[in-house]
Amino acid sequence: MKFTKMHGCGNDYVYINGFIENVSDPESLAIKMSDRHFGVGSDGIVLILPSDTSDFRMRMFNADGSEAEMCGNAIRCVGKYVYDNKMTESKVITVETLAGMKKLELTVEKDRVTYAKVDMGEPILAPGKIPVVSTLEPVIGELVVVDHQAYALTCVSMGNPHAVAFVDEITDSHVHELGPKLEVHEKFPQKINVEFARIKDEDNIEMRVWERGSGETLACGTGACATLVAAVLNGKTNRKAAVDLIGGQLIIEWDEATNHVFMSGPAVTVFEGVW
Ligand SMILES: N[C@H](CCC[C@H](N)C(=O)O)C(=O)O
Repeated sequence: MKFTKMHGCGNDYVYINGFIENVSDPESLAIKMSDRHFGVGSDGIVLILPSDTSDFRMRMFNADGSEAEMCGNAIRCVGKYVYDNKMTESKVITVETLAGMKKLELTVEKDRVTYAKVDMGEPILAPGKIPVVSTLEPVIGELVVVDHQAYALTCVSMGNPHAVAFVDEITDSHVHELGPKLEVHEKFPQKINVEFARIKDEDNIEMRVWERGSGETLACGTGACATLVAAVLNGKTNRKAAVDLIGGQLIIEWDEATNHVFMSGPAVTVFEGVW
């Protein structure tokens, strides 16, 4: 089976062209291919498929085999994959996801996509739809207790669930110790992605993430969107900000007129292989 290794800000996935390859058990395949010692090594796998409603369809599976509703870094790479492989000639495409149809604007240099702007749709703020066990709406400053200490979290869904903690300094302890405990906390019925964010100024945020189903990744597109929305809800930034991640930078804007969140960032092909 042919595959293409790609990344968005270092959030790397194995991309499989479902127009050509038939994947019968993507959950098991994701676990095997994601292993960084016995497999290809990635944060998960992404299937690119035909769609009845959009130009293409995307299914994304975390390294633990769980399927996620949406993946921001991956959808930019899907745009790059279909354009670079001449599956479309359009620089504006739509992709069907479990979080609905997303529209992409592709930036092309020397006949290759280098960058993409994605309309990520509206943030979901109702606790029952994130989901999080909370009586707040929006869920701002929800206190979640871990190891006898309470943490104030702002929870937002971009189709997939996120909990954002604002800290003065982001530490490995936050990401590697608190992150996994919050991921599976009983307040989150479908588990959760956990972002730790430091506000640099009203236009710039630093963020690290412990992802549901994959652990720490170098970047999280939906997480960057959730973090910007949380920062605006908490009065910490403007509605457009740069989010600096370990693997790179994303520009996120929560448009007031449409209530849609827009994510802009790079997409990179690393290598092609056969499994
Ligand atoms: N781990 C996430 C999916 C990947 C999201 C992230 N890699 C992104 O770029 O949005 C979840 O289970 O919801």
